[in-house]
Amino acid sequence: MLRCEAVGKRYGGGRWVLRDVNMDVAMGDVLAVVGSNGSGKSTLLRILVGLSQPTTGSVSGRPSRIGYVPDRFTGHDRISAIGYLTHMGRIRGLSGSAARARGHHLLERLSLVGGWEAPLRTLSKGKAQKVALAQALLVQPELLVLDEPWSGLDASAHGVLAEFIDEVAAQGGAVVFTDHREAITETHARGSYTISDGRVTSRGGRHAGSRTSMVELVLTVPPGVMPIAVNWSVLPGVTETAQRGGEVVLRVAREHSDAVLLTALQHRWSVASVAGTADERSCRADVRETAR
Ligand SMILES: Nc1ncnc2c1ncn2[C@@H]1O[C@H](COP(=O)(O)OP(=O)(O)OP(=O)(O)O)[C@@H](O)[C@H]1O
Repeated sequence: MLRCEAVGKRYGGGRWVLRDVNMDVAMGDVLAVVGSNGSGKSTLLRILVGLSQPTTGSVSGRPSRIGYVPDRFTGHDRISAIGYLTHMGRIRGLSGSAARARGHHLLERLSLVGGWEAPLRTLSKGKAQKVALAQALLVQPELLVLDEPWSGLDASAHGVLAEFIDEVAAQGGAVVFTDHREAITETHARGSYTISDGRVTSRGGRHAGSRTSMVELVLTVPPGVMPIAVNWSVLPGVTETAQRGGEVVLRVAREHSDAVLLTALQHRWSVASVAGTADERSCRADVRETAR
């Protein structure tokens, strides 16, 4: 786990941009950092990836494979997009042909129309942003850090970016991104932090609207069986418990729902229903998995 402890940052003798930042980024997390212009979002991301040193405090547990998309991507003068990706892939340990193939694949997914062979400096902001994103994904990152990644991307690439984020998290990597729009945060992140006056504050766990947020589990007593009592409220991820007739209704963070279901089945409860806020099909699949 990547951990910032009491991180403070000031440039030269200037004001403190960050103060006493404590932040954990666990594998599989998708976290947003939200703040107004100049609040220190980019500074925090640069510290997370190791490009900038904190003035005070420490960062530990940084993984070795990091993909980083800066807020401004300045391409080298003459090199083409595909040439740049091939070069970057080789630096990251791929063979030339593998790097080129991976670069091709990523640019195709991002629908970079034209410009593959054009000098990077001639690309529009949105096209350059796609190349920046592709370079961050040349090798599957353990930590993907994206500074305002949606800015400049066309609508078709928005969905692809969301897919990339999901893919990194699904493979156990962590994703941290910044944006100043709440809607983006709520759609794409599973947890978020705000920056204001140099302070970074957790806004709690998953958002109600996020694709993988909370799950409602309804447990019943099977006919002819006496279930074993469980103190549901102390189980990890359980945020609400209620009694409804003979049923127990639990609200559980998505990442803990499998464990809670397993506990229920082991204590002879029957699962009446599982409803995810959005990703309902996979929740139902989990019930089948667990019940086997
Ligand atoms: N290399 C630097 N040298 C001096 N000051 C800097 C440097 N980088 C950032 N700053 C200052 O630190 C503060 C925070 O900047 P930062 O870029 O981290 O904010 P931000 O939240 O990402 O802003 P934006 O949303 O506009 O991109 C600003 O006042 C900025 O001027």
